[in-house]
Amino acid sequence: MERIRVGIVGGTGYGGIELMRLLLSHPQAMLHCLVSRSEAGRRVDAVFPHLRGHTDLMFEAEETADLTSCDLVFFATPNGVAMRQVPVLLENGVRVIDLAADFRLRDPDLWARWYGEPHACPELLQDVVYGLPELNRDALRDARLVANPGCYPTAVILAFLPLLRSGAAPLGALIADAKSGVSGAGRRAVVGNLLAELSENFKAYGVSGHRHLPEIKQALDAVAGQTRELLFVPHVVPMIRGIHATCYAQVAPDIDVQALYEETYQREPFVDVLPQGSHPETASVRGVNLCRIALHRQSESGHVIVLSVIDNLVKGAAGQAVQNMNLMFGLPEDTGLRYAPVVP
Ligand SMILES: NC(=O)C1=CN([C@@H]2O[C@H](COP(=O)(O)OP(=O)(O)OC[C@H]3O[C@@H](n4cnc5c(N)ncnc54)[C@H](OP(=O)(O)O)[C@@H]3O)[C@@H](O)[C@H]2O)C=CC1
Ligand SMILES: CC(=O)N[C@@H](CCC(=O)OP(=O)(O)O)C(=O)O
Repeated sequence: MERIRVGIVGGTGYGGIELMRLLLSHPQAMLHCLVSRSEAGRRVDAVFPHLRGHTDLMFEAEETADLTSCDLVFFATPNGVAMRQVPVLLENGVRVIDLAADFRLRDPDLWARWYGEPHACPELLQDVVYGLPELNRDALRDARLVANPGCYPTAVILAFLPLLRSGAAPLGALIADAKSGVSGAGRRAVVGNLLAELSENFKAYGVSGHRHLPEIKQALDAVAGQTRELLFVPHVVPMIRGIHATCYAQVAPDIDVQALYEETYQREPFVDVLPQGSHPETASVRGVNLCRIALHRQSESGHVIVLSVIDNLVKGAAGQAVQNMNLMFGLPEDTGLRYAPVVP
């Protein structure tokens, strides 16, 4: 099989940098075209010296980049960029994975409400496949346009999926209390993300409503076949990578949730259900495409507490995007994604 010719738009951001890291050592992919407005004309390894010896490519400007000669283009751009460029690529037979949120919500009115502008190509929204392989593996194989999930949604949906799919969480609200490292906010300069502002500090944000709430709800309601109340509160913590989601649901006391999760995820290459009562750490998934999950029960009340950790840049973004690429191009799903975590 010929290597997949890959383009990346937004190669200078954290998602794009992580995509380059993974794709440069992928045995079946070939980086072909890297777009950046700020670094156009410069060698990739001059901008990112950690990639010296791995690539001779240059960043190219949007106007000159030949994206239509790619087999697949990843968008790792801010929300609202991909939706303006994707229709032309699809018309030219190029498949697309968008790491941003442009194609994640099926309802264009909901998108406009949360993202503050009308959707540029609402006619495409029904054909999009939401790129969570644990939910949509079969549909991903034929997908032309994949909406890669948000980082928090990946951690939270995987935490609740077995309960909702089996109907085991019949009562009350689902609660997701999530913490993210600051790389989740991207690489652009923001005062609130400076070392002096963030270190020795800890805060919630988006408590009245974060844009990942409708995304998580859309997926979980579809699995449950009904609308469920969901409370989601994100926090930013002084670390670089990682998401830790502590998720709560009320479950009938007689259900063996450990067995349920082990059975649901037993064939999933990138979800690891730990022994009951474990405490997964974000460091244990640093740099790898993996969600580790652990279950707890504190009493006979029926509440179950699900702990879910991912690396926001890998299973929460670039790694999941490569997993989706593998499925779309008929490769073994774990091609180029079998690494041990970086610890410490
Ligand atoms: N960081 C994370 O953990 C995750 C991020 N995501 C999503 O992935 C996307 C990328 O995130 P991240 O890499 O963190 O973001 P960054 O801010 O780090 O990078 C954004 C990239 O987009 C380019 N860019 C900025 N504005 C435009 C524009 N108007 N048109 C074209 N390119 C533009 C920038 O490069 P240049 O200016 O050189 O063109 C840069 O390479 C976002 O939508 C984000 O929400 C999803 C899951 C997790
Ligand atoms: C810590 C932090 O700021 N995290 C980001 C997550 C961004 C992200 O990945 O979300 P989208 O892909 O949906 O834009 C935030 O809450 O905005």
